Amino acid sequence: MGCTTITFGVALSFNPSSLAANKPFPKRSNVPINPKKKTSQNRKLKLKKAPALSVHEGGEATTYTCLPPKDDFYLPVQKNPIAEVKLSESNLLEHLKNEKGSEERLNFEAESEEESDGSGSSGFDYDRFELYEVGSDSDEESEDYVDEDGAIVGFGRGEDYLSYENFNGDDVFDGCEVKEKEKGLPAVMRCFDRAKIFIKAGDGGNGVVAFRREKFVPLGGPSGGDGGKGGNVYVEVDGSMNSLLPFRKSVHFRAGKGGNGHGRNMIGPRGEDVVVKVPPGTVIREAVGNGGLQGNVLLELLHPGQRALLLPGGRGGRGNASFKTGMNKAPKIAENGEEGHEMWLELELKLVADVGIVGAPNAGKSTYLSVISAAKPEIANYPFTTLLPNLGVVSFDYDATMVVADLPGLLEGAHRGFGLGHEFLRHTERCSVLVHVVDGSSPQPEYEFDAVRLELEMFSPELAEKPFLVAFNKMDLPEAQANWISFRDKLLSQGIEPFCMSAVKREGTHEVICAAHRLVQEVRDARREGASAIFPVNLNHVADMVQKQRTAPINEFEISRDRTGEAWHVTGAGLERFIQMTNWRYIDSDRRFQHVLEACGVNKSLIKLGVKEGDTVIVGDMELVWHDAPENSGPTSVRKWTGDTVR
Ligand SMILES: Nc1nc2c(ncn2[C@@H]2O[C@H](COP(=O)(O)OP(=O)(O)OP(=O)(O)O)[C@@H](O)[C@H]2O)c(=O)[nH]1
Ligand SMILES: [Mg+2]
Repeated sequence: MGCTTITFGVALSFNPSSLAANKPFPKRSNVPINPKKKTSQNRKLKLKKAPALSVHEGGEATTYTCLPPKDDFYLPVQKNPIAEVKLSESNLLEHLKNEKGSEERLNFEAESEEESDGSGSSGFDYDRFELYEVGSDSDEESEDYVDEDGAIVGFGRGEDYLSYENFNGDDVFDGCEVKEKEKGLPAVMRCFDRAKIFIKAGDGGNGVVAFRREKFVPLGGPSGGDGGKGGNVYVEVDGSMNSLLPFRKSVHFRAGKGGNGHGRNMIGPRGEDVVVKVPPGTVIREAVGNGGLQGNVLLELLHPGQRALLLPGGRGGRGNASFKTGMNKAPKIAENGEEGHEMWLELELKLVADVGIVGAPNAGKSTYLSVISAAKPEIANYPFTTLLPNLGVVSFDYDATMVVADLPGLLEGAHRGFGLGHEFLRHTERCSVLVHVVDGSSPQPEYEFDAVRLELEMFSPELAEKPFLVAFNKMDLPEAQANWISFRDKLLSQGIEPFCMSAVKREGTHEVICAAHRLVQEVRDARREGASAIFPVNLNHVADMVQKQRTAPINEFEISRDRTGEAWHVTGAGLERFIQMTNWRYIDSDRRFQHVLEACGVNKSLIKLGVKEGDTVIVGDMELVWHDAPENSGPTSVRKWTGDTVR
């Protein structure tokens, strides 16, 4: 096979060989960067001497999760390519030949081996990026290859057929599209900081009808006890948790049902509470379907030990002892327990760290974290070694600690989904200070720095406004030494004083972390000053809201008529709750219901609106038939429901 070009399109023109730290960095895209732009933080950072602090290297460390296996990745494929990347120009295959174990990360060298022009290594890991097919350097259209059953098994032209199976064995392709649910990150990465859970408060137990029967006590009276209260759903911050991965396996959290009441006025046992444990930094939202919309933020839990009542358990139904009155001394009526409220929640984790280390892939961010703390992140000479954030705790002299987060590398175009995109940038939102680690040995470190700054701005302007430091890394290499002067001058002209260091040799790292610590202190002091203005947050406000809904008055209802004009709908939270708690097994329940409809004005309103004999009236789950009473009023107006409750 001749040297053939297999062309993939990506969302932006991009040369993958530039990704390797030891290879030329890509020329800047046409996206304009305004290097002269100065933020207040830039000006603030006219640094500075390193503060006289000594760092205890090797404090605590948190390694968030096991990294997903490399072959857990697949290639989400996009339609309508905007631009292209030519594999034949990428030198990828040569690199693959050189790099041990690279087959795991890319499975299609078998087909493409002869297509490489063999000009060096790229260090680029394709299967971490979005690739898709376009017909680019030829007018010839690429074809899908279809097997006997009509399923698409590959694509390409003539002999350049590339099997999807080899391309990525696990993916299910629909033409050039991966199914929606398979797009994006591997499950372990998706679930690291996002989860969707279902919570349900416990139903209340049912009340019972019972009468005291004792020797020599002929009319003992009603003695049916109330049902027990349903269990509550709490959410609690567990300091030992560091990701939302446990929610991958357990999604449903249901509190226990209250026990039914017993004779002798015995109240049923309380339902068991359920506590949903979440890591510090969890944001809880109401789930709003799959439309990509985000629901209202219900809670933001930052500190270990914080506990919020989310859903209170349902009230226990009353037993007949509770219905005893002067008029009715032997009531044969008891209530059902109140149903516990249920809802779906979206959890999102934003790490709580003081310092976030950001930078291009392979810049040495993880190496730096491993030097300043006891964290043991994976370090390797290829981009995107770090796939999930790592945390390390840096200890200083006087009982001061600082949590530092090492984030996956950022690429130019991350906002368009390149690399890991902005997936993990939200974790820097809670950082007080950012440390930019720049690979000094790359040909144009200042471009690398500008590109990362731009990506931060694209993600969130507030993030770009955070105080930051710049650490020019790999100063032990001659290339970095050659680049340092021009890099420093350029940044100085922007009002930023960069630091230089060699993370591997542990030179200059101390100064950087001490400067970061000083900035963190400044931010903490500023926050403390403003703290008095912050009102304490009511963590139980969701439960309060639910409780308020439950106690809605029974006489607040609305009546509407459906399109056919035959059925009347009576809606109202109080009324619906009343119906749900009515136990229709007892004959007195019917009478009580009729009485309530009359007393709360439903009958009157229906008559006013022109209800006719035989019309259907729907109240909550009940479907009833309206019959005019002889005098056209009174509790017997609605006197029959058709069959059982309609659910
Ligand atoms: N010579 C030299 N090499 C370094 C230095 N710091 C890091 N490296 C090397 O650079 C490579 C990448 O280091 P990492 O710490 O994994 O880089 P990273 O920024 O975390 O990379 P990603 O996680 O892929 O974004 C490794 O081979 C390191 O040994 C340094 O100061 N000098
Ligand atoms: Mg890393």
